[in-house]
Amino acid sequence: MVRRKFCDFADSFGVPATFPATVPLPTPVDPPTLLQLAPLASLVVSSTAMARLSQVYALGEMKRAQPSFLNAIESSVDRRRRPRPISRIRLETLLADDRQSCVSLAQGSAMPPTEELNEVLEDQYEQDGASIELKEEETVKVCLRLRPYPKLTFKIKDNTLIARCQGENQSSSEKHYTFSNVFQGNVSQAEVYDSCIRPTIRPTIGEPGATFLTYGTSGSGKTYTLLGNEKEPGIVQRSIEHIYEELYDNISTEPSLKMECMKPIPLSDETVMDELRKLRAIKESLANVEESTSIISDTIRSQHQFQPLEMGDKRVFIWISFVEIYNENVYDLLTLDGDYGKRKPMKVLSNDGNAYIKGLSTLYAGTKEDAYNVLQYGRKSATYGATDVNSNSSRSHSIFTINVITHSVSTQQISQSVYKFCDLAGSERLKKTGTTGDRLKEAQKINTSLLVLGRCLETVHKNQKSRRVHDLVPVRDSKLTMIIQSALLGKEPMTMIVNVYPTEEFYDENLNVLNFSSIAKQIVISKEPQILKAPHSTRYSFFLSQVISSPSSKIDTNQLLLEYENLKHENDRLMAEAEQKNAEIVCLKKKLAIQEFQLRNELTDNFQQHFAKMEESYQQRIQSAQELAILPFKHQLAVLNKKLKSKEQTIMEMEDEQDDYEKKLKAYEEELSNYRLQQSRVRRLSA
Ligand SMILES: Nc1ncnc2c1ncn2[C@@H]1O[C@H](COP(=O)(O)OP(=O)(O)OP(=O)(O)O)[C@@H](O)[C@H]1O
Repeated sequence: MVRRKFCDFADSFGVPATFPATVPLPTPVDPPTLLQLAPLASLVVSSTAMARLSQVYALGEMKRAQPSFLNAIESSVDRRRRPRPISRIRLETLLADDRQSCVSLAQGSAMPPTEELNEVLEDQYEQDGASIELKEEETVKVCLRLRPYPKLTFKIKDNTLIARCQGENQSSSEKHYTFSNVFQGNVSQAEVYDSCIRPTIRPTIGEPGATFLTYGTSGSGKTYTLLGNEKEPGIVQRSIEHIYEELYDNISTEPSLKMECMKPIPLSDETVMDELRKLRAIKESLANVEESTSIISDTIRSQHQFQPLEMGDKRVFIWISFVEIYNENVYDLLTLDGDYGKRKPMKVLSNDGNAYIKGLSTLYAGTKEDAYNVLQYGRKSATYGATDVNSNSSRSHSIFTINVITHSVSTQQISQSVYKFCDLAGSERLKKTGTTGDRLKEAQKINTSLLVLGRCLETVHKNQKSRRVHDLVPVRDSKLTMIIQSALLGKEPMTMIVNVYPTEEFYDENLNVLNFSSIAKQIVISKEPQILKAPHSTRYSFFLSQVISSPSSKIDTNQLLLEYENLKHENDRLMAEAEQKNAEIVCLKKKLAIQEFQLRNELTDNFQQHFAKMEESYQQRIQSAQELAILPFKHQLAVLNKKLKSKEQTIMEMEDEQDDYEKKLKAYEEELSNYRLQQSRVRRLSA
C-alpha cells in the first residue's frame, strides 16, 4: 500500500520509481519527504529538481494537464505507442539542470537532517528563481495585418476584427475574430517586427527556432510583409539583421560545422573552401548588391536597437537555404548552375519527425552581407507568374530558412535554431483571378496545399480538444506541411501573419482567410529545448574543440581564399611534377624490366652451360671411377684367361697325348688282333 502510494506519487511527476523498502509514508506526502525517500527508490534528486517539485506540489499541479498535442499527434509514432496526452514533468530534465549542485543521496548514505535539506532547497530556489518558473504553454501567435485601404470593410476593436456575415435567411450577424495583434494599414514594418517577430527570435542554445508564415489572398501584402522593399525592409531582412547583430562576436567566418539530416557534421578544409567559393560565386553573380544591402541594413538599424549577446565560449554557424514549392514540387533556389529550366524537383524526407529536403543546397553565411546576397540570389531564381489580380503575384510558396547552429566549446553541446520564413502563395478563388490553363493548374495546387495546411491546423486543434482519440495530422499530404511539420506538430513556435486587403471585392475570401486563421489561433504549442548532443558524448567533440577554438575562426575570408588559391596552385604544380616523375618512373621501370629479362636469359644460359659442364665432369669422374673399379677385375680376368689358356694348352697337349695313346692303343689293338689272328692260325695250324 505504502509502496504503491510512493510510486504513484513519483509517477505523477514522471519519475520512474522502484521501491525496494517498505517505509511508513506520511499523508499527504510533501517534497522533502520524497527527497528523503528518494535514495530508497534508487534516485538521485538535484536540489533544483526538488525545488521544482515543491513548486509544482505547492501550486497543486499534480492533476493531469491539458492533453499535449505535441505528444499526441506525432505522425511518425504508432497510434498504439503514442504517449498518453499527459503533460508530464520529466525528472531527467530537472536532474540535468545542475549536476554540480546536485544533492547526491546514494543508497545507504547518511540522510541529511530535514532542516538542512530545506535550507539547501530554499537557497537553490532563490538562486534558480528565474529558471524554475513554470514554462507556460503558448498558443500559436496569429497576427492580422491590413493592407492600407481608404475604406475598411471590417470593424476593428482592439485586437478583434468584427465581420458581418450573411445568415441563411438573409439576416446578418457579426463574427468576432481575435488576434494576438492587429496591424492596421498605417502600421510600419518595424512595428510589425517588434511586436510580432522579435520576441520569438532567440538564437541561443536550446531554443528550437520558429516558423513564420504569411497567409492571405493574392495582393494582400504577404510578400511585402516578409520581404518588403529597399526603403521598408520586411521581417526576413530584419531577422537577418537581428540575428547577426546579436550573435556577431560569436559567428565563425569559417563554415566548419554543418547540420545534415539533423546530425552535426564537422567539415573538412576542402569542403570549407568549397563553401566559401560558392558564396563568392553568388556574390559575383549579383550586380550592385552592396549598395542596396547597406541601405537596407542602415534602415533597419535606425529603426531597431539590437544588442550583442553575451555568449561566452559559444561559436555560431549560420547556414541558409531557400526553396520554393511550385505545383507541389520543391525546387532549390540556391543552385549555382543557374539553368532554371532544367531544375529537378526535390524529395522531402522525414527523420524522426523532422523534415529535411534531400540534396538541398545550404549556403554558409558568415556575415549579414552574405545572408543578404543569398536572399537576393534566391529571390532572383524564384518563379513568378502573372494573374489578373496582381501582375507580380508569386505563384509558389517560398521558404527561406536560417539555420543557426550553436556550439558550446566547454560543454560540447550543439543546438540548432531553425527560422523558417514562408511566403505562401495567394489563396484565391479560381473565377476571380481569371485562371486558365497553367495558371489554373497552379491555382489548384496552391489551394490544395493551403487546404492541407488548414486540415493540419484543424486536426491539431481537434486533437487538443479531445482527451482520448487522436487523429493523425495529415502533414504528409502536401510538401508545404511536410516541410513546416515541426511547427505544425508543436515542436517550435509558429507565428502566422494573416494579410487582408480589406476591399469589398475580396470580402468573402477574406472571411475564409479569417476562419482559417481562427483555427490556428486556438492551437497550443509546447516548447522543448532542442539540445542535439549531450555533453562529452560525441565523437566530434575533440574535432570541434580544435576547430572552434582555433584562432583562425575569425580571419578574413578573402585572405583565406587567397591563401587557399596559392596553396592550390602550389598543389597543382606539385601534382604536375609528381605526374612527370611518375611517367619517368614508368619509363625506368620498363627499361628495368627489359634489363631484368635479358639478365634472366643470360643467367639461364650461364646456368645451363655450367650444368652441362658439371654433368660432363661428373660423367668423366664416373667413368674413371668405373674404370678404376674394373681394373682389378680385368687383371684377374687376364690372369684367369692366361690360366685358361695354359689349361687349354695343357688340355690340348693332353688331348694330343690322348690321341697318341689312342693311336698307340689302336696300334696295340691291331697288333693284338694280329697276334690273336696269328695265334688262332697257329692253333689251327697246331690243331
Ligand atoms: N502594409 C502595406 N503597406 C504598403 N504597401 C503594401 C502593404 N501591403 C501590401 N502593399 C502593397 O501591395 C502590393 C501587393 O503586395 P504583395 O505583393 O506583398 O502581395 P502578396 O500577398 O504577396 O500577393 P501574391 O500572393 O499574389 O504574391 C505591393 O505593391 C505592396 O507594396
